[in-house]
Amino acid sequence: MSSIIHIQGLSTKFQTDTVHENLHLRVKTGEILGIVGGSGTGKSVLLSQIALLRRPNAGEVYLFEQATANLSEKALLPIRQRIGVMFQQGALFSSYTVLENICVPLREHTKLSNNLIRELAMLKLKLAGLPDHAAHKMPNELSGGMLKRAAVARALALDPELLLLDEPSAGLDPVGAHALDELMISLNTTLKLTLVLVSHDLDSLWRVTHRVAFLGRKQVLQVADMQTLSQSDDELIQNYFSNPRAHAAQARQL
Ligand SMILES: Nc1ncnc2c1ncn2[C@@H]1O[C@H](COP(=O)(O)OP(=O)(O)OP(=O)(O)O)[C@@H](O)[C@H]1O
Repeated sequence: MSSIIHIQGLSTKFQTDTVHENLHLRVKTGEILGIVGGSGTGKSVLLSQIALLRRPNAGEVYLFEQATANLSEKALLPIRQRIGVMFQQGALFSSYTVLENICVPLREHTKLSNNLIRELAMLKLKLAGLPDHAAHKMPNELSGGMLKRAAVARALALDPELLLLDEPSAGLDPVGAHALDELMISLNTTLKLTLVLVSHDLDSLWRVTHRVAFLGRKQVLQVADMQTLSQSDDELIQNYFSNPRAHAAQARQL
């Protein structure tokens, strides 16, 4: 199976603080990969590097089998357009309706007519599981779960092949989180989208992911399915899985 993402020898530094050092990771085309690890291990930073929003200090990030580290901003643009992102801080524009929010990437990156853009945006809204009447609502009129769906709809606007999600279930109740899990699974199975999600939500990781990359000691310590990872020999990974919440999440899946 081909690798949609291949990260080789990546290093990330902030002033004197080294977050990643010689980190390697491959994401297979068509899989759902989770990224987990302790707080501050650089999961969100890694996701923004995959999204080409931040350049590594060293190493290479191959996306769609293309090296990106030394590309100009202009050359990065067409690659960025193949990637949908839903970041925690990636809020919708509060003064636009949901539909207008979904239209934004289409207006920025295509020369389609206004009517066609609105039709496409409606399709994405439905694809993300929102009812038609949500289109004309303002973001502050939506529930947390609907807001997430609207953000997913916007991330899907340009028909990406890869969808990156940072803490998708953060702030949702268990019902909303479960519904978002179902959406991620259906985007993967029906659209063949590759998904990479950073999450602390163990229920979601068990339910949704094919494999999970565990970050620690500035590197990816192990990549495996949740069952294998939960039985890892590595002390850091063992600690992560040995608390009562982790046990409860595992028990709910078995
Ligand atoms: N713009 C920045 N400037 C300086 N340091 C930064 C910046 N962005 C991130 N960092 C640092 O990089 C490290 C990794 O941050 P990151 O947000 O990727 O962690 P994380 O694993 O996603 O954490 P969490 O699980 O708590 O969200 C942290 O120590 C953070 O303080």
